Amino acid sequence: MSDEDTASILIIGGGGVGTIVALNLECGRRAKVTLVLRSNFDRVSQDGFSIRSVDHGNLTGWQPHKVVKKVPAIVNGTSAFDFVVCCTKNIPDFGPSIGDIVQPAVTLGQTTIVLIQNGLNIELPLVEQFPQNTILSGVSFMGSHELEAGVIEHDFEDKLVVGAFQNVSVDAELSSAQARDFVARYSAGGKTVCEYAVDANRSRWEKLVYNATMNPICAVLRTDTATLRLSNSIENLVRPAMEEIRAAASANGYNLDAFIAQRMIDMDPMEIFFKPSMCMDALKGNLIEFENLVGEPLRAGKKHGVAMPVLTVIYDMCKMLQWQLKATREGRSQEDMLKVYHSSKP
Ligand SMILES: NC(=O)C1=CN([C@@H]2O[C@H](COP(=O)(O)OP(=O)(O)OC[C@H]3O[C@@H](n4cnc5c(N)ncnc54)[C@H](OP(=O)(O)O)[C@@H]3O)[C@@H](O)[C@H]2O)C=CC1
Ligand SMILES: CC(C)(CO)C(=O)C(=O)O
Repeated sequence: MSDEDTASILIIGGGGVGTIVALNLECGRRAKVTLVLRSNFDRVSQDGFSIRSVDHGNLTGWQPHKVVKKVPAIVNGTSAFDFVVCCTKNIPDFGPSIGDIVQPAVTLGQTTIVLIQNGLNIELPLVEQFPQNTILSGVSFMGSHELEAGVIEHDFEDKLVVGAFQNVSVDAELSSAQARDFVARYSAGGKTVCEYAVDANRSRWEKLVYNATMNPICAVLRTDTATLRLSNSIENLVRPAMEEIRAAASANGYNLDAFIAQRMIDMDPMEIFFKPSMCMDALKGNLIEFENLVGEPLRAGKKHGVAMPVLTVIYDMCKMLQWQLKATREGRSQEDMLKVYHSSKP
């Protein structure tokens, strides 16, 4: 643990987002960051990160306070960290769960867990596993990708919205104070915008207008948001899907303004032919976060009787894409797949 002014922070996942989160926290000098790396550990521990950042400039050989290969376990019942921040992709249809990833470093009832990840309902499994810990939501609006191991391209300015998720056994005032404390530490460097939100889920629903539509459509087509606009695919596909998310948000108590779809359509400068993170995953052969970005808002809307025909099709296309990505990763042949298919039939 740390003195009051410098928190000890563990960040799990040093890809596009985790690396910039680490850099930003360290540059404010109110956090000492330990970063857990996986595939890029060897490269980064030897040469550091190469970063081109719209907020922080060009850096070579950059490392946080410490990089480690696995999540450090608690010693004598106490975590060495005030905050454990998870910046991995969140893929509940493929293990391990986020709860199991963070668990070794979490002291029950003490460590604050921060989820800087896209999607809806991502806190629910953690609330069940850690009913006495504060769990914070971080909705990030940065655009940042790892081009190759240790090479980060950060091209949209970092903006982070932080709020406390509801956790039945945690005092709401305490968790909101912890959210504000994280905001202060994240803002300390003065290079980014970090805001506190009273309701953690409002910003999640707002962001889903983009993430539930642009992300999967670009991933399925392996294309960018400028191409969707240039090919006139907005009116019949993107906008109706965005309006379905707006209707689902409203049915769940979040009224989003009437212009939000247009703002999200116009958000990416055309010139950069921007590929959302889910598209980057499909291109890299990584699994996609479709359950939290598409499945959860779809189920939340349908539960309230909202008609969501476009999102239903997008969801099914994602399911097929995920199946293909899994089959390729596992090296399954067409023959093997047919065998499994026939053997599973009654
Ligand atoms: N990229 C963006 O611009 C934005 C992304 N987001 C959200 O932020 C989250 C992170 O996305 P992003 O940074 O793009 O993802 P990346 O795929 O770039 O990075 C994720 C990192 O987590 C690592 N990782 C995964 N599992 C573990 C584990 N068990 N232990 C240690 N490391 C692990 C991965 O390692 P490995 O390489 O070995 O797989 C990878 O380095 C997602 O929820 C995304 O939707 C939100 C806003 C913008
Ligand atoms: C909207 C965007 C591009 C970043 O803010 C994103 O969330 C993503 O690529 O998944």
